[in-house]
Parts: sequence; C-alpha cells; structure tokens
Amino acid sequence: MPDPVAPLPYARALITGIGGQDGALLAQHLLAAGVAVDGTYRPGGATPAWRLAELRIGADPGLRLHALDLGDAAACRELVAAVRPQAIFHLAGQSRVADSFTDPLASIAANGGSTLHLLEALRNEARDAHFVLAASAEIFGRPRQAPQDETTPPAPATPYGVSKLLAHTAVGAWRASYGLRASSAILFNHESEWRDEAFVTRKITRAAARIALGREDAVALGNLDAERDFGYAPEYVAALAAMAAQPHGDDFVLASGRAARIRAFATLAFAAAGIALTWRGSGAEEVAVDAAGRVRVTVDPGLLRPVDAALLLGDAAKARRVLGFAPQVDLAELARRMVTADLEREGRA
Ligand SMILES: C[C@H]1O[C@H](OP(=O)(O)OP(=O)(O)OC[C@H]2O[C@@H](n3cnc4c(=O)[nH]c(N)nc43)[C@H](O)[C@@H]2O)[C@@H](O)[C@@H](O)C1=O
Repeated sequence: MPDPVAPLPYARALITGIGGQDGALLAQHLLAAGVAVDGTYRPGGATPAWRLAELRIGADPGLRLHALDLGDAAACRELVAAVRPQAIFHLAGQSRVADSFTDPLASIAANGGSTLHLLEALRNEARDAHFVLAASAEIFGRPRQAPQDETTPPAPATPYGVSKLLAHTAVGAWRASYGLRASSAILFNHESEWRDEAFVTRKITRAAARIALGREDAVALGNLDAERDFGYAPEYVAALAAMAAQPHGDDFVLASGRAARIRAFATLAFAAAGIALTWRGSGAEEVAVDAAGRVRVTVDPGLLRPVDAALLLGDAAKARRVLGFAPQVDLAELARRMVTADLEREGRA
C-alpha cells in the first residue's frame, strides 16, 4: 500500500457520501496526502458530523461540505462544474442490502441514478478527472465459484446487487463510449470503528461492549452461517485513492481473500470484550452463552433475508499487482479495534 501521506497526482477531490464510513475515512486519507476535499451529504439528512469529528478532520481547512441531491442531475453537474475536481469518488448510496428488499426501486434509483448523473457531470464538466465508483461484491449474487475476481460473471441476487451492477456497468460503458477515466471498485465487506450499526460487525461489537459494561444482556442476530470476506476499511479507501491515481480507468476487486462466518466474528468480538462465548443448539434455537451460562447471543428469524449468499470471497490479486494493495489487519485485529472503540465510546456515554 502506498505511504498514507505519499503525494497523489491530484490536488482536489470530490467525495459523495462524506459522512459515511468510507467517505470520512477517504477524506482523512486524502487530506493527509495534501489533497483538498469537497464532500457531499444528503440535503435534509444529518450533517456529517460524528465521524469527521472522531477522525479529527471536521475543522480541517482543506475540507468543504456541500448538501447535494444526487437524484438531481443538474445539481450534480453544477457542483462538479463549480468544484472542478481532478478525482471524483462516488461513495454515497443506499448501502443496506436488507433495506433493498423492502424498497427495491428506491435502492436501484438511488445507486443507479446517482452514478449516471455523476458520469454525465464528469463527461460534460470534468473530462480529465478520474471517477471512482464504490461498487460491491453483491453484484456476484450467489456465485458458483470462489474466490470471485474481476472476471467472475456478475449475477446479482438482491435488489441492492442489481443497483450496484447498474452503476458498475455504467462506469464501464461511459469509459468505453466517451474515453473517460472511470473506474469501479468491487468492494467486499470492509469494516472499521466507524461502521454504521446497521451492519453486522458493528452491531456485534457495540453489543459486546454494552454487554461487557452491563448495559445490555444479549444481542439477536440473523444468519450466523453466512461467510463474508471482511477487511479493514482504512486499507480499502487507500486503494480507492490509488485507483484515482492510475492513468486509465479500470475495475478492481478489493478484498482480504479470507472469509469468516458471522458466528466466528461474534466469538472474536466478545473475546475482545472479555467474554468467552460457547455456542449451543442450531437454527433458530442456536444461542451463545458466556462462562457463567448467561445467554449473550440469540437468533431472530425475522433478521434472515429472503436471499443471502452463503459465501462471498474476493481475490484481489489485480489490486495487489497494480495498486500495491496489501491489507494487513486480520479478523481478530479488526474485531479488537472495533470493540476497543466501542468500549471507549460506551465508557464515555
Ligand atoms: C459487500 C456489501 O457488504 C455490506 O453488505 P452486507 O454483506 O449485507 O453487510 P451486513 O453487515 O449487513 O451483513 C453481512 C452478513 O451478516 C448477516 N447477518 C447476520 N445477522 C445480522 C444482523 O443482525 N444484521 C445484519 N445487518 N446482518 C446480519 C447478513 O445476513 C449477511 O450475510 C455492505 O457494505 C454493502 O453495502 C455491500 O456492498
């Protein structure tokens, strides 16, 4: 991986979704490298404050914030024209796979439409900028082969996967049709202390911290058998920055190359909070108990999804070769960092 403060060949970047995990971490990475950052957030939504504050970039003079409706093509074009970025990172979107089952059209409109609006803004207002999309391993659906790489045929199985495949293929089409520098990162699950609690790792680490502090008794989870390729988000955003430094647009899988079941992550997270879990039973009756026999994890069948890939596992050999992507943080260290942060936050609260 390039040195976090190594200079990048662009001086101003636009990041959509600045308030999210990846947007905030990427902003921190770029600002440290001397790149000025314009970040967008949803009008009417929460001002992107807590992550920027925790990452100590909220008051950085290199950071400007803009409320932008990504559903408004003209507004996207106007902002790109005004900012004149040399790199555009499109990270905003509807990122919750589970929510895409309840409102599929909203997910597809948000993730597909926003990408089309920004690609058009790039084509018309910033032809020399490098555009980088945050696509997703969900484009592979329930893949027959593992690991998945850039040549694996996409076949999404969730509305969210469809939305990201629309965006991903649009990047390729705009690159081919208009000669734009447009790239797509096929991101496998990437987690951190700044992950939203809607996602399983942070839900678990926050619960483990609260249970360790006596504030909660137990946490209910869904599919414990799902295997996901969990990486550490700061390492992934550094790879996004490196993608925008490439002379040509291209697609890259970003993944750790290791998969773990949700049950295994929970065991590591609770251990990091000082609680040794033992698993008993199966299916909806499965529970995890602590050393004193108290139930700490249960299964709620209401949290199971209509479709959930059994295994998503990425092969990031191309990113390693071209970008120098070499993630170092393993699953136990990831769980430890997340639980440590949650214990600190809960201790302060
Ligand atoms: C690549 C992809 O990665 C992320 O999407 P995700 O994989 O859906 O992430 P998640 O943390 O919601 O679920 C991971 C697994 O964990 C299972 N699971 C069990 N029990 C609970 C549970 O209680 N909550 C949740 N959320 N999941 C649970 C769940 O069924 C699934 O198998 C996003 O970044 C997305 O934007 C993206 O692109």
